[in-house]
Amino acid sequence: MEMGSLLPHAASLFAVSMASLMIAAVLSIVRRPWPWNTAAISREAVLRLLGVRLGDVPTTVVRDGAVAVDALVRRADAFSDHPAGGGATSIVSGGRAHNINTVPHGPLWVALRRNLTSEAFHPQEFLRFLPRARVFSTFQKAARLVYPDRWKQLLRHRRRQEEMYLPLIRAIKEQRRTRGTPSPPPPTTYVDTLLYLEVPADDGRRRRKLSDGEMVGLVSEYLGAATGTVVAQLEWALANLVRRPDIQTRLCGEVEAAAGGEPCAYLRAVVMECLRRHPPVSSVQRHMIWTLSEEFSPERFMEGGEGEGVRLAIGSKQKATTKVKMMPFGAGRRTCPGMGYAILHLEYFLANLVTAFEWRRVPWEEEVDLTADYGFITTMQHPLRALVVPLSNDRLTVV
Ligand code: HEM
Repeated sequence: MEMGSLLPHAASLFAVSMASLMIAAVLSIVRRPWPWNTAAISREAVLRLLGVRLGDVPTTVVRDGAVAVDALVRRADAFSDHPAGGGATSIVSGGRAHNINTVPHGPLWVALRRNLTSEAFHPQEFLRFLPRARVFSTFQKAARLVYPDRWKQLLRHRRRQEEMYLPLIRAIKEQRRTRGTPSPPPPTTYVDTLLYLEVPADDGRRRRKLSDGEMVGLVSEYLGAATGTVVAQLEWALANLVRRPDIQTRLCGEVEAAAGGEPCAYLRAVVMECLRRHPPVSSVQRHMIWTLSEEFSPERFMEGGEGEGVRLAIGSKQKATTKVKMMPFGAGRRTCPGMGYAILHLEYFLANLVTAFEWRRVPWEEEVDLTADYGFITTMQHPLRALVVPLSNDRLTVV
């Protein structure tokens, strides 16, 4: 597009933005909270009328598996940055604008990511709030005027993270200082690794320690990414087992028979099917290709099924193949570093839960509802309620 044709457009956008800024400013001063908080006239509707969508980031959806893999793996130089986390992230990562998930691909990302993967291996409310904080991604000052309550909520979340994690981080720091650990110490906790980590300084030449505020953000990211996703996925798996006692019986039988430690193909197939059918990170801006069937059928991942041999890890050295059908953990450089850890936990917990209990539908309730709640992590809109029967005796519990 030529500059000439852009200018009038830019000028009118500027005028609209100025107008909306003024309206927002006046409204926030004159009447708080926002006066049009009704279903009919929402602030989103008013802003849409003015042609403004705060936090809106242009999105391209790629549905073709080969194209997605080509972009993420072979053209990784162009596609290794996640969309800027913007307002929310800079608040929760101690004013430095980035956690591992949002930092642009470069030396700081390498240092933080390598530390997580090589050195270490609930805040649910905050995870649920995150999508709403996207309005602060662009025009943050304007967004703060338009959404003052949301902004306050974001600051409250950050303060709460500091209250929860800072005393623990400082206690570990103090312990290391007074007890005199060898340097570098044997890695024990993620906080330990962060205390000793040195990341590139802003000048790109020197190295620096992380600030306390940054550590609070990273610990929070770790807990959120590691527990929220796995717990959500387990709940989806159990919900499907309640609906399909045949799958549950086969799974339990396989795990019991494999008490000697043999690999459990069906257990892996159940986990894979759950990741296909209910990927917990649905909003990831590069991810799910294979959404063919609504039916929960682990058999598709067994020998002879259409999912046999489907891989989850798609490294830079592997070729794009027709077997790349789903990427619940993303792909390319920014692929989830916790994938192995997550699969291990999912299989471990699921194997134990189905051999210790039978999971049944609560007889006086409707069939388990699989409607999803697409927040930052995709959870069940109606949390699972099941009749849990210990397999060793016949006590019943509703959970
Ligand atoms: C079922 C469990 C999990 C799922 C489905 C999942 C999914 C994802 C996805 C889709 C991404 C974005 C990848 C991309 O953009 O290409 C991601 C990133 C990330 N995940 Fe996970 N994850 C899970 C568990 C975990 C665990 C257990 C940890 C920590 C131990 C973790 C830590 C992270 C981190 C730090 C990132 C950001 C990586 C980066 O930007 O370099 N995740 N995850």
